[in-house]
Amino acid sequence: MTAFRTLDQADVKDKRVLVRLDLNVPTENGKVTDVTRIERAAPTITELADKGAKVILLSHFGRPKGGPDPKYSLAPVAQAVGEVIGRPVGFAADCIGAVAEQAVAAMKPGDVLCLENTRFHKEEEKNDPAFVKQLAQLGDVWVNDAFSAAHRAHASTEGLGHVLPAYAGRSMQAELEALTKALEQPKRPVAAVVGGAKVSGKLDLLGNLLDKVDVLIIGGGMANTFLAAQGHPVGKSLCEPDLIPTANDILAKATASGKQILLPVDAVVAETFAANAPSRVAGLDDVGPNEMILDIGPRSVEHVVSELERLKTVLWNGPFGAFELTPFDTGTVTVAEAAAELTAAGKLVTVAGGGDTVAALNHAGAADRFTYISTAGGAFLEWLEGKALPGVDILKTK
Ligand SMILES: Nc1ncnc2c1ncn2[C@@H]1O[C@H](COP(=O)(O)OP(=O)(O)OP(=O)(O)O)[C@@H](O)[C@H]1O
Ligand SMILES: O=C(O)[C@H](O)COP(=O)(O)O
Repeated sequence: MTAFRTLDQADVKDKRVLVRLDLNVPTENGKVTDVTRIERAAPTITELADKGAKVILLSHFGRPKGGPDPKYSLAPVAQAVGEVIGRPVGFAADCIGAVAEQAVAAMKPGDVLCLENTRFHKEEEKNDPAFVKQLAQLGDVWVNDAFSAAHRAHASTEGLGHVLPAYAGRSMQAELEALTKALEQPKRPVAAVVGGAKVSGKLDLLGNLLDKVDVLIIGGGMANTFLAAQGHPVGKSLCEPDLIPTANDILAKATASGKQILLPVDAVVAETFAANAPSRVAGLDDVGPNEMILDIGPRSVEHVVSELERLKTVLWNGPFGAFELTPFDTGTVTVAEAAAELTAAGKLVTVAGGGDTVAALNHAGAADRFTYISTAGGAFLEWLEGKALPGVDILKTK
């Protein structure tokens, strides 16, 4: 494996250390509902603070449209970071400019400060050199501890590595080591389970993923575009009609290469996206124009569970349904429990990743029995696909 500069090589005492975390955590009504990503980041924060660094946290949160939006403020997340690490965490209402500069200038060694959402500036996602320079002015050293955002070549995930001494944080290091170990020579048959809601970002990588696995199990919002491609009505379900040709290509590739794609055979549908909304089990040709598919149905759950019994390795990103809303968590919870039991019995290797996927597996009480839980969703899938991750590549020793 290529070597990375880690915190072991970093001289951080009395230095201003810009630490890129992935604080893109699940929230509900402004409260953090799953702290896994924060817990994984905690060792890096405390190690740096204990070594006398001024620890300046950078992260994106959600997908604001390139300008400030209170809905996507990191302020409540910064508070949750403080609770997890058991130390005060300051907050600055911007990640560049006078507000950030003054907050950083007031720091003492060992202090921790969180800057506002980097995506409140459209230049972040463009990796704009002038914006990189403005961020870089705030620090002497850059630590990237956001493996789950390493598939983005953004200013704070990649650009800073060109202008400041760059190091992998402890979580980045642990993710790379654990994923390499778990998946170097996976036991076959191997399946990728892909669900969730980020259809446009993930559907087009399923073609490459198919080369690496024996079976592709598709659920969640992701499945709806495939169902639409097969001519099934999907009503008001989350679906990307523009990606129907891509879905058809992936289905054709599977047939041509003898790979199996497992799609839902029934669905749980409702007219409103709300907990306890009146719902029913529907056949695939029986989804009404005002209905949404919010979970896989009981026959689909049975299919997936019996498939698990035949498999040796499962790589999972994306829940099977809108698991935050009872009872649309049933598919995810049932499959997660079956996967966890098989793992505990030594029959299956289970590696799962993703902000909401981890929250769903915690909700199911299954995460502890999985072989490895990554914080990364999209980055995990791209890593599995064999793609270079810009936020990782920038850390490699040349
Ligand atoms: N059928 C569905 N309709 C609408 N939303 C769905 C459906 N199935 C799953 N979801 C939603 O998908 C979301 C999770 O998808 P997402 O792709 O963001 O996964 P993730 O694990 O967070 O990965 P990443 O870390 O890449 O974001 C959940 O909030 C869940 O409610
Ligand atoms: O949750 C994730 O997968 C990361 O935080 C990346 O978020 P993004 O897909 O909005 O870039």
